[in-house]
Amino acid sequence: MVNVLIIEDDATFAQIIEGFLLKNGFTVTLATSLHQAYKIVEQQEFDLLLFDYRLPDGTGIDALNHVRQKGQKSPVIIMTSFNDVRTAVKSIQLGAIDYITKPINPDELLMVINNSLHKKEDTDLSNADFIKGKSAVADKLYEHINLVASTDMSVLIQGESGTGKEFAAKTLHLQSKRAKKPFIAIDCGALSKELAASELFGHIKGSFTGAVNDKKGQFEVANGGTLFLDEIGNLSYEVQVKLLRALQERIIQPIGSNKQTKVDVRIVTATNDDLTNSIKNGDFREDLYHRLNEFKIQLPPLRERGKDLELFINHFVQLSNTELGRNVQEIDAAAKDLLIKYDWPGNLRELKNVIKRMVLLSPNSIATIDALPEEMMIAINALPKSNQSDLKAINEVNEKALIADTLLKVRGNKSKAAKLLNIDRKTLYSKMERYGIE
Ligand SMILES: Nc1ncnc2c1ncn2[C@@H]1O[C@H](COP(=O)(O)OP(=O)(O)OP(=O)(O)O)[C@@H](O)[C@H]1O
Repeated sequence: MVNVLIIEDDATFAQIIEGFLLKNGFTVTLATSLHQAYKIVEQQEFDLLLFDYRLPDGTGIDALNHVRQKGQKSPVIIMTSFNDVRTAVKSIQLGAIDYITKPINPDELLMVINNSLHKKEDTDLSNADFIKGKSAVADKLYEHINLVASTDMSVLIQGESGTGKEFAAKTLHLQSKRAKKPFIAIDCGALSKELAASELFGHIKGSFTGAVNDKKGQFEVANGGTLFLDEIGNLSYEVQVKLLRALQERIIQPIGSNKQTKVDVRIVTATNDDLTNSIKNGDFREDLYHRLNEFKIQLPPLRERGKDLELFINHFVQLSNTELGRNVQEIDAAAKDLLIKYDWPGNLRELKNVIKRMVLLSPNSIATIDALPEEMMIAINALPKSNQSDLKAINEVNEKALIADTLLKVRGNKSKAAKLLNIDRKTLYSKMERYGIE
């Protein structure tokens, strides 16, 4: 039976979720504060952790850090209000598996929980669930992946959370001469300092408390193939030193062992952060950075992928139809407009979640705006205010909204829209492509 820990300070809401999960065959433990939860996790392991973001004595992210430091690797889901969605996105960088926005729809919660519990298997599947996109940025991206795949260069993939860095890494592996050997992905954000070295390089029995058996490190497991290290910026300084040595000498030494093992592994890393800042602050070694960054691939945020947004929407609708046994064939104009205007801070991951929720809530063949989180509309209206000091961002948001509204007004007649907007048609086309407006 799946054992879930919920930290939620709203007692009524906590009991509602508890009741719902019990009814669906889960075992549930409730805590109303971090303090209480920390005592519980000292004594018990859970298969799944469901944390509210705002708690009386801290945040769900504090709880996430705490359990990771304790070496618990179980999936963590953060529950948050839509206003905190950017923070929730951050929690994914820190090792949460997913987030869900309040008000919580019980079926959606069940879906997110089941996905989280089965995520490992999902990511091991082939790339059939993925599409590349057709925008100019997508073309450039895959051209770069193609070029570098056949080499043995270390590749650093940079991009906001949820832009598809792991998918890009896997594509690179599948196009390389290592394709038939393992592709091992490690989320460095989910590893405590202590566990990271043992996870990467292995350990021998008794080398530290908790090392009850010998353990092979992922470097050895990935031998001949590709090791993908996600959220590389989270590795501690000591592990960075060990990693640099492994890369330079192609030799690893498990913790507590004198034996050195030769390994042949291609390293692909990913980060959301600008590592040059971490280097300046002394948190990331510059020599390691250069060693990892023999070739950089930049993944564009979804809001800059132009027409790809619609391709991804259709793709995720079809995937969700299959997964949830639904038959959504159309998205009505208002819902589509909202999907296109929203700025997707959580990128493809957020889009995939929102579409899945939309499909879940749409029993008919047409999905309407009611199936989208109400807060998306609020977020759109609040966008310029939330970026009040970023003039460029404010201008872009206003420009996108104005173009979309004008096109709506003139029923898509681009000559008329260009005239009203006082720009030429070519400029209008390039702006539409940039903002993903059809
Ligand atoms: N090209 C794609 N086609 C379809 N789905 C995609 C594509 N790229 C990413 N996704 C989906 O988007 C989600 C996020 O992708 P992924 O985990 O690769 O992003 P990421 O940039 O590595 O995220 P993070 O920064 O949080 O590690 C996943 O659910 C994945 O299935």
